[in-house]
Amino acid sequence: MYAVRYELIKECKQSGARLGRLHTPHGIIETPIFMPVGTQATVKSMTPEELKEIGSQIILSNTYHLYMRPGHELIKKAGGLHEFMQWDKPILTDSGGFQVFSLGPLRKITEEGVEFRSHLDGSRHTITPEKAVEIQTALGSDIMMAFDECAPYPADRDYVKKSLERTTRWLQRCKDAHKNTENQALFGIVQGGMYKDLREQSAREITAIDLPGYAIGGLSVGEPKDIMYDILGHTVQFLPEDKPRYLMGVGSPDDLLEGVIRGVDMFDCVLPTRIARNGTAMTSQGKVVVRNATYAEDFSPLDPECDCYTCRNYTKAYIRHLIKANEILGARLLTIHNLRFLLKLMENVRIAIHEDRLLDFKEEFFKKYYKK
Ligand SMILES: Nc1cc(N)c2c(=O)[nH][nH]c(=O)c2c1
Ligand SMILES: [Zn+2]
Repeated sequence: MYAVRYELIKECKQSGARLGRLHTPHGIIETPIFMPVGTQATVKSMTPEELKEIGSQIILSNTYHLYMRPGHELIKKAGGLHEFMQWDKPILTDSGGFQVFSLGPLRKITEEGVEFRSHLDGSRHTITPEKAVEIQTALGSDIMMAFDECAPYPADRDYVKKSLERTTRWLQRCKDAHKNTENQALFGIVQGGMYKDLREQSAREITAIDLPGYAIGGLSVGEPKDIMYDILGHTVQFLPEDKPRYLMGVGSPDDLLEGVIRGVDMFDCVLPTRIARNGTAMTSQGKVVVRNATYAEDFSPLDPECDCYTCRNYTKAYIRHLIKANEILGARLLTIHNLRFLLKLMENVRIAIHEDRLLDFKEEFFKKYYKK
């Protein structure tokens, strides 16, 4: 009996999309779902109550960052991540591999794991599959991700093949080290770069290890969108239908829709919160760079079609002023809106799947958002 169980509710007649429910120790998640990213045990500037108000069902936190600061032992002493950050719904933690690999020259990969220097104080550390499981067990997330290597893009075929095979060996070590299977689910991660045959090899190897869910890693790493969609569509066909599929690091509106259409159930991305802090909003009329002078005297709501706190109370002119003045409230108001925009998009996607009109919905959305 796994800690997380996927219930397939309906398959869309127009596409490969699915409606599902993910049963977790901290509640049921309606899928397809977007997960706000809370890197350091907080979705930047948002309280748990605000996250719930905009419809967040699950959030993501980063193992590497929490291991570095404040440390997993401290969070364990606090009663685990849910208690520490006062979030009582599901949490997914990534394994830290991706962050460590993005440290570039500061890290060394061996069969054992990855040696690296802390981005905070330069101290030396080694994360192994066993360590990644130990840290995530201490954090107490509902879903923990296996320790993997996300091959860079571009990467030569031989490197990608060796890397995916090591990721498979690391997954087995994660599974062997994972004892708390009743309360925490371990998801495997499929790699294979942009090589279809290696994607098939990785998917077959990873799914041969029986787990409650599987992720597609190694995408959204700088490759052109058409390659990402092509590789994604190819990879999904080798994933089991009765388990959730999680596409890591994806979160622009077009990528979310293209991912759902190809059968993806879960997504996460820092995009909405990151561009919010830089003064850009995702709206029903497309991107609005509210920091632009155009909006200096625009006393209309950010998005007339949005139901969020920001759009119900403030004007573009006020938000622009806050951003230009580098006022914290500016980042907060745009974060509230951007997250609500994506969470509302996924609510509408679930309705469209239920009504077998997802492709029609996508066409309408693209016309308004991308003007195409
Ligand atoms: N785009 C991506 C974002 C991510 N957070 C990850 C990850 O955490 N692990 N592995 C991955 O391949 C990966 C890819
Ligand atoms: Zn809004």
